[in-house]
Amino acid sequence: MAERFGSYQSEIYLQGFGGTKPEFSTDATRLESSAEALMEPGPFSYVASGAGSGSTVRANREAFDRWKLVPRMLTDSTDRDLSTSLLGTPMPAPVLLAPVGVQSIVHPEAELATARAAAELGVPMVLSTASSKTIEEVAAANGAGPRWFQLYWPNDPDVTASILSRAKKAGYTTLVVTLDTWTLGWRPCDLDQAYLPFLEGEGVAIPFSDPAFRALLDKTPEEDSAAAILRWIFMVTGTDRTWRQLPFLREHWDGPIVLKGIQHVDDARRAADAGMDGVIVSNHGGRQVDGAVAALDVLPEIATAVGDRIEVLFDSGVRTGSDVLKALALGASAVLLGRPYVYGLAHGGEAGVRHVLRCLLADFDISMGLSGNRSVGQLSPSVLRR
Ligand SMILES: Cc1cc2nc3c(=O)[nH]c(=O)nc-3n(C[C@H](O)[C@H](O)[C@H](O)COP(=O)(O)O)c2cc1C
Ligand SMILES: CCCCC(=O)C(=O)O
Repeated sequence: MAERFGSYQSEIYLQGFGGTKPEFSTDATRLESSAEALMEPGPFSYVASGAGSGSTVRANREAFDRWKLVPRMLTDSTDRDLSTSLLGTPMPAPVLLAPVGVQSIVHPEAELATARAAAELGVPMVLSTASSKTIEEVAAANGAGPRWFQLYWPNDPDVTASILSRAKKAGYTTLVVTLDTWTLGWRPCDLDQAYLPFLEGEGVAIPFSDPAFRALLDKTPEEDSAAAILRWIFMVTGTDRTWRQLPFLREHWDGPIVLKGIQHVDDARRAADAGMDGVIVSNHGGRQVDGAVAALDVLPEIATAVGDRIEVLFDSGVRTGSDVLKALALGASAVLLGRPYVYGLAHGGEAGVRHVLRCLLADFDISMGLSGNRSVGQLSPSVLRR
C-alpha cells in the first residue's frame, strides 16, 4: 500500500488529545495572514501581491470555486494510490514545488530549507534561476531528492550553456523554461515601496557563482555588485528569445524540457510541435498580466489539445487538496504549489515547508478517498460539476 499522507491528520488530532495544537495553521489562507504579521512589509507584499489590481490573483481562486466535486460512495477507496511518474521522475503524489526565487527574503536558510523538506517527502522541487543559493548548494541540501531546474533564459549563449551544464551536473533532471516573465509585471504594491529584491542583491547567487557570467564583467561581483546585478537583469530581460531559439536549449539539455507560462492553446500546440516534453499552464500566480484569464479556465482546452502528445502541468491558485483533485480532473498530470510553501518557510524554515506540504498531501489523500477515487489516473471531468 502506498504511503498514507492522510495520517498527518491523525497525528495532529492525537497531539491535540495530549493538549498540543499544531505549531502552524493547517489552512493556507490563515497561514498567509499569520505570515504577514511575521514578515517585513517589503518581502511580504513581494510574495503575496500580484500584477495591477490583483484581478488575476483573485480570478485564479474564483475559477477553482466554480468547479465542485461530486463524491461517490461505497467505492472501497481505502487502498488508494496517489503516486505517479512524470518525465521520468517518480513522485509520491502529483505535486511539485513551483520555482520561487529570492527565498532569502523570507528565511535565511532559503532554498536549502525548501530542498531538505522536499527531499524528505520525495516531492520534486523546481529550483529557480533567481534563487538565493547556488545550483550546487541546493543539490547538496536536496540530496537524493528529485529536482528540476527552472531557467530564466539569459540572452548570452555562453552563460546559458554554462548554467545548464552546472544544473545537469548537479543532478537536476528536467528543465523548466519560464516564458511569461521576460520583464516584471506592473506590481503596484512593490512599486509603492520601491522594493525589488534583486536591487538589494537577493536572488543572484547563480550568476554570481557562474564562471561564464563572471568572465563578462570588468569588475567581479565582489568588487562592484551593483554593476553585476544590473548586467544580470539586462541579460535575463528582453524579448529577443523566441520560438526560433528553442533548438539552442535542446542542444544544451539532454533531458526533458517543459515550457512554463503557457496560457493559449495555440502556444501549447506550438510547444508540442517544437518537440518540447511538456507545458506548465500558469499565469505566474497572477503576478504578470493583470486581467489575464484564470489559469484553471484554460487548462481543459490545452489538456484536450495536447495532453496526448506532451505532459500538461498546472499552477496558479492551488491551495487545498480539492484544488489538486480539480486540476487533475481537468487534465493536468501534476500541479505545482507556489506561495503556500513560501509562507511555511517564513513560519518555520524547513519544518514550516514540510508542514505545508504534509497538510496539502494529507488533504489531497483524504479528499481523494472521501470522494470515492482510488488513483490519480482514474480522475476525469466526470468527478466534477460546474
Ligand atoms: C515570490 C515568488 C517568486 C517567484 N519566482 C519565480 C521564479 O523565480 N521563477 C518562476 O518560474 N516562477 C516564479 N514564481 C511563480 C511560481 O513559480 C508559480 O508560477 C506561482 O507562484 C503559482 O501560483 P501560486 O502562488 O498561486 O501557487 C514566483 C512566485 C512567487 C510568489
Ligand atoms: C525575474 C523575476 C524573478 C522572480 C519572479 O518570478 C517573480 O517575482 O514573480
